[in-house]
Amino acid sequence: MLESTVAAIGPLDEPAMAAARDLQGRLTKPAGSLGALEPLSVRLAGLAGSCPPPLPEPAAVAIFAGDHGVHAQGVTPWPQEVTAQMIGNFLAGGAVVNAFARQAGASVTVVDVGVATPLPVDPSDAGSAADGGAPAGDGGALAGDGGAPVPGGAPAGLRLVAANVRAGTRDMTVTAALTRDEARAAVETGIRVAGELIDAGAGILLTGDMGIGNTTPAAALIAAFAGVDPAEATGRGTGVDDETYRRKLGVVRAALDRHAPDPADPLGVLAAVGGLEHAALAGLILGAAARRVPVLLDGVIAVSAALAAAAFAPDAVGAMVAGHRSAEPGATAALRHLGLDPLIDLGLRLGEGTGALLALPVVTGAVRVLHEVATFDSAGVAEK
Ligand SMILES: Cc1cc2ncn([C@H]3O[C@H](COP(=O)(O)O)[C@@H](O)[C@H]3O)c2cc1C
Ligand SMILES: O=C(O)c1cccnc1
Repeated sequence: MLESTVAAIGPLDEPAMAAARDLQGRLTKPAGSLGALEPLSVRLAGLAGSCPPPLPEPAAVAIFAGDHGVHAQGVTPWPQEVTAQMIGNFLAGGAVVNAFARQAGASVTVVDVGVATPLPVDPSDAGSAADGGAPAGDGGALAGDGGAPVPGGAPAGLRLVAANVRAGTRDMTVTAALTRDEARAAVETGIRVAGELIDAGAGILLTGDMGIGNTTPAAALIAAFAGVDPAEATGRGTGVDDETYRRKLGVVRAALDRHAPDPADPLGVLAAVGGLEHAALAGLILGAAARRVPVLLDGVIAVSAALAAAAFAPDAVGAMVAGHRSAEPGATAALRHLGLDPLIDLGLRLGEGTGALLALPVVTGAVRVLHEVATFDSAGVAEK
């Protein structure tokens, strides 16, 4: 499935991009006056192979959750159980991502791809990645129908997918975090989730993550793929103190020294120093790119996964939109390597998909202009 997905990813469609550039030049506004929205609209036309491209609606957030053996090295002050507890919070509609998703009208699919502690929800309520479930709100296993919490289930627009590959990664300072087979299973889970969301009608996918400790493997992935020093890729995550930061940087260096991951072998890099949610996010991005649907990237975990996706398939970058610039320094290093400019920069450092959701109206606006704005000709407005 990974190989066929990678093989299906191709370059942007040049005639559609030329048509979008031409249309941008005829709309009733000075050329270039919409700044970054103009090249974005052109790229989305190239991705869809049509001008105008479809409006990126409805939007679906996929939050991949996993735990990390490297948590044992003291790289974060938060207990590992918070990963599972936050899944409960997501499914009750109480997290920041839920508030922003309600505002944006986006569905939220939570995927347990590798949580280590018991989930505070009945797993028998959960949809499986294979059950073909729609984004919740359209009949997902945990969907209600009115936006309010429903007894025994989750609020509308919410779904849990049970796809646990293993109960957290191994400690990457001791051994490889994952076997190649485990990394592949996580990537293919992401591909499958992308396919299900798109089959159910999603016009854009947004990346989300939950995993206490996951900024540490994100830093290692960014150093490995972007070829930067660990000090440039490692940040303070949830807000660690100086002593924890020094230890975290040492952990990232030790893992990279131990495994010497080869950036030309993305599955090997994900297995050595990645996380299950990072691998699944790489799969989600590849799955979206193969279906020529845009994928709106969130913060540092998302862009570390995007580097893996680009290493599998360089043309996958054409489907990526960088939602925001995370405060984590590694995010900036990764975006530079990908050649992507983030749409917004608000100093966010949360993850979950929050930055991507805030950027969504910018993406929709960029496309809506091509659908709705009059040309100088049609509106009878004189040109300069
Ligand atoms: C309550 C809470 C909610 C979160 N939502 C996202 N994260 C974010 O912080 C974690 C990564 O930071 P570090 O590597 O420093 O542990 C991830 O779970 C990420 O999704 C959260 C973290 C916490 C504590
Ligand atoms: O950029 C992010 O997504 C991020 C930053 C800090 C902690 N968790 C996530």
